[in-house]
Amino acid sequence: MTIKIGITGGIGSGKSVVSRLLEVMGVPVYISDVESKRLTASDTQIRRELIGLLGEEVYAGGELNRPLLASYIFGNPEHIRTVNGIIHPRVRDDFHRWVEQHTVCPIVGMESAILIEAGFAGEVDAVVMVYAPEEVRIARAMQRDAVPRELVERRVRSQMSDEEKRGKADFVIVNDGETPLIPQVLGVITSLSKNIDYFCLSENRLHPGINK
Ligand SMILES: CC(C)(COP(=O)(O)OP(=O)(O)OC[C@H]1O[C@@H](n2cnc3c(N)ncnc32)[C@H](O)[C@@H]1O)[C@@H](O)C(=O)NCCC(=O)NCCS
Ligand SMILES: Nc1ncnc2c1ncn2[C@@H]1O[C@H](COP(=O)(O)OP(=O)(O)OP(=O)(O)O)[C@@H](O)[C@H]1O
Repeated sequence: MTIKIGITGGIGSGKSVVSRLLEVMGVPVYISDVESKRLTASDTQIRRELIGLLGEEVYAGGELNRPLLASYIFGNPEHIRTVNGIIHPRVRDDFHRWVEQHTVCPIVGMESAILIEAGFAGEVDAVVMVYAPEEVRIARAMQRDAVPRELVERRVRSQMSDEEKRGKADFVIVNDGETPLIPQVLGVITSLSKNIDYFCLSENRLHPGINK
């Protein structure tokens, strides 16, 4: 049986860094942000429903009009729920398909900033929260995306607070820039994989010679 872990935490907490470490340690991770963007660009049902909601402009030039969608959802909880209701069921289905393709892996992950808000916590066996103080998260996101504080704060406010998320997590990884990360990530894997060999065999190791 494959153990599914959810990796969550607010904007700028360091989920991508933790997911990268998990992957290096042999745990493949489904990155919801990346996959939801792929689906939003390619899935005809999402396209149809977003156009129904926001007009043709939301796919101006064939591409998702990200600023338009962002200004529609961030700052309005009702709008965010509507858009999530269009995109997230497709992400859930896609994640299930992805898990089916990774049944050889004892542990897989799903990374999402809004794992709990989106109801994805029910899709996983354990929730790992990446925690950093809000001020640190805001500073990181401003620097990473070269955006003003106000924009980051609006997104922070559109997500469940990390204090609330903490209470719903099975594991908390502190990524405050001081506490070492690698031992904490290893600790989670060790705790989950007490009786299993957690490494996901790569294609080459599964089918030696296939690429030769
Ligand atoms: C709204 C969009 C167009 C904004 O794009 P933009 O390039 O400006 O920002 P980016 O995608 O880098 O998002 C920055 C951060 O905003 C937060 N965020 C994104 N979508 C959401 C959401 N629906 N609810 C709360 N926070 C969100 C995340 O922390 C994310 O990392 C884009 O995020 C999107 O298509 N979101 C809908 C898909 C989704 O729900 N993704 C979240 C993971 S399932
Ligand atoms: N421990 C750390 N020390 C220094 N910089 C860090 C640390 N952790 C993360 N960062 C940096 O902070 C930024 C945010 O981290 P990351 O992209 O992993 O966050 P995230 O939780 O995935 O954010 P988002 O929800 O916005 O996608 C990145 O530029 C990353 O390199």
